[in-house]
Amino acid sequence: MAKFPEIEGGGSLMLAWQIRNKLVLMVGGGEVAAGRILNLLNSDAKIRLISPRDGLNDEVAHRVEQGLVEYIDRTFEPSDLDDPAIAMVMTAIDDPEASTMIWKLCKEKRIVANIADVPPECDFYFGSQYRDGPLQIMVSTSGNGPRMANIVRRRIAASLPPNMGEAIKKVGALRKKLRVVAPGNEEGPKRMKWYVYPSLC
Ligand SMILES: C[C@@]1(CC(=O)O)c2cc3[nH]c(cc4nc(cc5[nH]c(cc(n2)[C@H]1CCC(=O)O)[C@@](C)(CC(=O)O)[C@@H]5CCC(=O)O)C(CC(=O)O)=C4CCC(=O)O)c(CCC(=O)O)c3CC(=O)O
Ligand SMILES: NC(=O)C1=CN([C@@H]2O[C@H](COP(=O)(O)OP(=O)(O)OC[C@H]3O[C@@H](n4cnc5c(N)ncnc54)[C@H](O)[C@@H]3O)[C@@H](O)[C@H]2O)C=CC1
Repeated sequence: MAKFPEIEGGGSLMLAWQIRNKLVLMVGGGEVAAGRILNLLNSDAKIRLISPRDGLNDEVAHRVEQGLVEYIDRTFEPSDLDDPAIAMVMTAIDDPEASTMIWKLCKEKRIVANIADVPPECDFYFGSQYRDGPLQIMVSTSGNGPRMANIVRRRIAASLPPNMGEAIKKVGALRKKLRVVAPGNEEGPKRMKWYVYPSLC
């Protein structure tokens, strides 16, 4: 066995992005946008949606009605990117020319962006996701086969024991309590020893 892990380039960097309370500009309000908006709301992001009202999907319209999304009823304008609070841009529009223009503007302004359907114009990809409370699993094929990602994700989800999310919530509560008892950064090793995980495997 090699002493250190073998390098296998060509992958994606898998992260759990903390987008909470940060502003995300969503351009387009169709079916794909509905999925993006759901992911963003589940991550407690602030959303500004730009899309003409007549193209809004029912789910997106419902989010707007509920006041969960700041809504601007028109097509995209370059000045929409001028707000320095914008942390991320996502487009899901049926207009490839506008998509490419938005991508180029985002790169000029160094804003991370995902242009749905155009992998070379994405700083990050979505994946097939499973959620159970604090437990999130995302399967990526790095753009090779989104439908395969869906199949793998469903298989993984089916193999999990029930109540995993609940169990993880309890571990989280326990770890919080231990941080109160031994709050210092230097007390990390002590805290680590205290954790007794139930045998799950
Ligand atoms: C690169 C990426 C960009 C991004 O992040 O936007 C991208 C790109 C493209 N998708 C295309 C097509 C389809 N995408 C889906 C579905 C999903 N696509 C998702 C992610 C991603 N798709 C990112 C890579 C993810 C990875 O690592 O694999 C999922 C996982 C998550 C999500 O979108 O939320 C979600 C499944 C969620 C779930 O079910 O769990 C279906 C199936 C369906 O609709 O049921 C089809 C039709 C069938 C087919 O073509 O396979 C096309 C071709 C368009 C064309 O040919 O015109 C491109 C462009 C290209 O590949 O060039
Ligand atoms: N996961 C992925 O990567 C997938 C990507 N797609 C692609 O995503 C794109 C969007 O798909 P859908 O949501 O199904 O389309 P859709 O037709 O349902 O929605 C498009 C939306 O964009 C809005 N729009 C169009 N031009 C605009 C502009 N200049 N400014 C603001 N809003 C604008 C429309 O009013 C509408 O709300 C398509 O290019 C599609 O091929 C589709 C399936 C999966």
